[in-house]
Amino acid sequence: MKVAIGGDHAGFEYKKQLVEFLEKEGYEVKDFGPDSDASVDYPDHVHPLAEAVEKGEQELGILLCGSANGVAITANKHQGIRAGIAWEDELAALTRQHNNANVICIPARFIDYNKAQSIVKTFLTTEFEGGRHGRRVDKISC
Ligand SMILES: O=C(CO)[C@H](O)[C@H](O)[C@H](O)COP(=O)(O)O
Repeated sequence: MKVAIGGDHAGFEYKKQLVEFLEKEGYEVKDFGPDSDASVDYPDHVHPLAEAVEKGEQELGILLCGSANGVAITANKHQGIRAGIAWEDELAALTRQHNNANVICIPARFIDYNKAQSIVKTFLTTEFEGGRHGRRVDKISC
């Protein structure tokens, strides 16, 4: 599976560790930056990632910033993106099962790395349930 990852400086350390983890797990990872923990503007890294996921170049996306809010708000500006926020595994599972989320946004300043890794693994291995949820997801796009 092709996975995109990105965010801002507040998520950089976790992103670095997650790239190593995901590649060891056999995922093909594209890193949309940043490439250091120097302060950056998250939209500069979120928009290219969202476009790649929207085009199908990457199957799912992972975004990390301090609170997850900025990257989620930015990613969801893209019609083909359904970006959920998760700080617990169950929230990551539910946004796949019920929302068919194709991007997960993680609040790096509010959870430890092990939790972030577990959230990512849950997100990547959980399927959309369809059914009534499919009807609802179809109504999201204006
Ligand atoms: O959600 C965010 C942006 O709205 C993130 O939390 C950013 O990581 C955060 O705003 C960065 O703040 P900083 O003081 O510039 O590190």
